[in-house]
Amino acid sequence: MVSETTLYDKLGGEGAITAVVDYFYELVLADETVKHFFNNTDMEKQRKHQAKFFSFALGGPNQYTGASMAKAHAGMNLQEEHFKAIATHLHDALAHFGVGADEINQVLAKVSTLKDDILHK
Ligand code: HEM
Repeated sequence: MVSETTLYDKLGGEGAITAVVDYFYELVLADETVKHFFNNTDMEKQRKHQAKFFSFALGGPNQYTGASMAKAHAGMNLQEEHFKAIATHLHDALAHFGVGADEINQVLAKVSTLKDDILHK
């Protein structure tokens, strides 16, 4: 049997994902261009959602039971620049934990496939 090492495994599994997500939100909430979107968000809940979501997006176990991406971002009218800002913070958070450029690019490519579902909703 051929077993494939997922990005999720390479990054170090669930513990590592949680650490990346926590650091990612520190960057997001320090960014004047996007932090206002999270004014009324329960960040504790949001961190848990995101950690599960990223586990799924990176090929780990799928424990994500949240809303669809279009539904989760409905009414925000998010633009390209917001997506770019979030993607940059994700890049920086992964780099902070020593993830290599190739892996980071794979993660960002995967996240980019969600762009149409997230923007202009
Ligand atoms: C880059 C890709 C993105 C992914 C993978 C993503 C993922 C998610 C997930 C999983 C949730 C939780 C859904 C739920 O509660 O069921 C969520 C909610 C949210 N996202 Fe995103 N998101 C992305 C981009 C963005 C961008 C660009 C913004 C704004 C700058 C944003 C702002 C928010 C906010 C404010 C909420 C919480 C809404 C609430 O308070 O209920 N997201 N997102």
